[in-house]
Amino acid sequence: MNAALSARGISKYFHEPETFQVLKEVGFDVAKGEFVAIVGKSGSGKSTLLYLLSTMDTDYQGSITINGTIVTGLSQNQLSRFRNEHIGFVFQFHYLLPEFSVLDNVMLPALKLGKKSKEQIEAKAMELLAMLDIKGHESKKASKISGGQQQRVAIARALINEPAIIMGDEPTGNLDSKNTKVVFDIFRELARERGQTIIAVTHDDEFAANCDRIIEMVDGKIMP
Ligand SMILES: Nc1ncnc2c1ncn2[C@@H]1O[C@H](COP(=O)(O)OP(=O)(O)OP(=O)(O)O)[C@@H](O)[C@H]1O
Repeated sequence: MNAALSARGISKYFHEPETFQVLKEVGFDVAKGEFVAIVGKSGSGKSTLLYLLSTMDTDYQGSITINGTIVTGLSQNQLSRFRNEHIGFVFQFHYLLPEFSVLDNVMLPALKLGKKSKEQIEAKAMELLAMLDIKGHESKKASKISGGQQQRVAIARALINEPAIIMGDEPTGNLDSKNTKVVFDIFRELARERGQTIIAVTHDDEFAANCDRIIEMVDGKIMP
């Protein structure tokens, strides 16, 4: 398999209030262009796993390879750059900068990466805003558009550096069913048409059922 992400023997412990193994030898591959849902009961370890996969938490045993790079063991500086270049994040709450314009919010990660000119970045941002049906709102403050629009802006921001992998932690958790479908369809198309890999933790059974594959977690393990 042409794996976009491989996790091998991932274990993690929390030590407060007492030592507790939250992830137990978790291992799986996700193929390039696959759209995967991670599901499981509250407390089964989904968010903890996603946090490791996204390289935000480095305190674990095992190894994670993303896009051919073994990210386990990289320094914080290396990880920060790797994330900005290869991983797009979409959370339940969008974390846009409310006082900044929609356009500035989308452009920011690309300006930070510094690989393209401001003009090129702006053109790319406008293309994404058009694709996500938010064109015409680009000059508004992020706080002045609807919740569904804000989530689409957050997706545009996640896509600006053309990440190979998009990770979502309850990406539709704050949306009504109409906007949930809009966001699902965007992910579906990104995976199918652009070969981007999507990994989303979700409590939404319908969302999960329509993904290419469901990874179910039970008590820190993946169901075979
Ligand atoms: N920082 C922490 N310190 C100690 N225990 C933690 C910490 N973070 C999470 N846990 C515990 O680890 C377990 C897994 O938590 P996690 O948030 O990964 O579950 P989840 O499956 O994402 O749950 P939910 O669906 O409710 O978001 C839970 O029992 C939780 O209480």
